[in-house]
Amino acid sequence: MTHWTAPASQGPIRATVRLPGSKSLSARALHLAAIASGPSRLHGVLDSRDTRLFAAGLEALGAVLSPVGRDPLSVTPLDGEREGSASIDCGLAGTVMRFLPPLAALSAAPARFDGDSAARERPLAPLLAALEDLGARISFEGAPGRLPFTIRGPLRVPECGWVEVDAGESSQFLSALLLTVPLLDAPLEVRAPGRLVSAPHIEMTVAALVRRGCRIERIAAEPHSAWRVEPGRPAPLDEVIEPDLSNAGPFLAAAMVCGGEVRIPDWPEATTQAGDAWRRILTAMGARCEREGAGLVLRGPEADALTGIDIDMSDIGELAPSLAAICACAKTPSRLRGIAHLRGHETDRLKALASGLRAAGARVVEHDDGLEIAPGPLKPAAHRAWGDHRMATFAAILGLRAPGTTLDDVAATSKTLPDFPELWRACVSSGRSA
Ligand SMILES: O=C(O)C1=C[C@@H](OP(=O)(O)O)[C@@H](O)[C@H](O)C1
Ligand SMILES: C=C(OP(=O)(O)O)C(=O)O
Repeated sequence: MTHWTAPASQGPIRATVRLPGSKSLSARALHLAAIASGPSRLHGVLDSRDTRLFAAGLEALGAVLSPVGRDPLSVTPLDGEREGSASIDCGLAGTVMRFLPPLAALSAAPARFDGDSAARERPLAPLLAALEDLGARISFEGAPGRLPFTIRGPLRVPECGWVEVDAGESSQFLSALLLTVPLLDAPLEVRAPGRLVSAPHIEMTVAALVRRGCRIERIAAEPHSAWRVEPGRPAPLDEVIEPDLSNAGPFLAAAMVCGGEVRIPDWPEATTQAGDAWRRILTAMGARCEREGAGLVLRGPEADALTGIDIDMSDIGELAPSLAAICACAKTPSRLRGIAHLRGHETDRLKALASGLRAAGARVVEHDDGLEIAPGPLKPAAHRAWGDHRMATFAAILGLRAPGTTLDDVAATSKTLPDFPELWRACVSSGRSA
């Protein structure tokens, strides 16, 4: 635990923040390189706890990778039948605990998955049930459908030619299947009945497969979504990973609540990242967002011109903690909807956000699937990160406007942004030198 006092605003922000690679794009690039038909070189892979655990998991399953942090990172794919048991530490990473079990189950050799104690609370059952339908055998050490468990394959396409997964709690269940089933020896239809969440992340998965020559086609839309996947290894690809636009959130938030402007270099012109939605959301709340060269510049609203928002976030749930902190600083109330699935994130984020916002002076109604936030005069509070990177950055944003705000564990940001404390201090102190 690294106790931290959040730096308070020094005046309008004038910062350029160069962000490391996207967690979600890094995981997909590593995964697909590890099952490709030849070696790949990846540029700009995020170096953080989640991606290190992801890479270590791939190595446990037989791929050979240069250390995360080396640029470019080379990946020699796994080859042939894995022998001997594997042990995979998921930490608190949804990508590791969801994307790697299907890959492990390609082999008859056992693979044991475990993670942080909070990871044992995160939902997995619908994915594991789908893997059992594809022939996996899974033994649970504790509660069924949770970590820790041991999985054995091999997976095979059932006679019916389809498998169903309920992805209403997490898009990662669906992405996990789509990322591995091209390695099965027959076409498979992957069905996901019902409401989907985090649609951009599903599009990101499909786009990553298509870029590597995989044949995948969406054959039905919500509420009976289905994809047909043809067998075939992905082609190797040398790829440059885009900056993490979700992690741009706290820095853009700094200009929203303190005024001034923040520049993010290399903001992609077209992307499947959920974080691209910041431009639309923050413009609706009073900012001006413009492209400038290859980057994005956000000019925060004038004092008193930051308005609240009523928004369905089912597609972009990972932006909710930063947005909730901005809403607490707005002039008018906000409503965040469609995010019941945040209760299965690193912590129950709706509960954690409601309590953090109340401690900071807002009035909050916690609904099953969202939050109503009525801003009040902000006050300093002792916030908890709950091991959650986005709860840590939520506290940092509130601290800008409430001097004396503390956080029990700023090191939680190492999940996706280990340099957060330094980047944040530089961003905030740009106000003083402006
Ligand atoms: O596939 C991915 O890389 C992710 C999918 C989303 O998960 P959920 O659909 O569980 O929200 C997102 O929130 C998470 O941060 C990353
Ligand atoms: C939900 C998140 O992460 P994970 O990949 O662990 O699900 C997140 O980063 O907001």
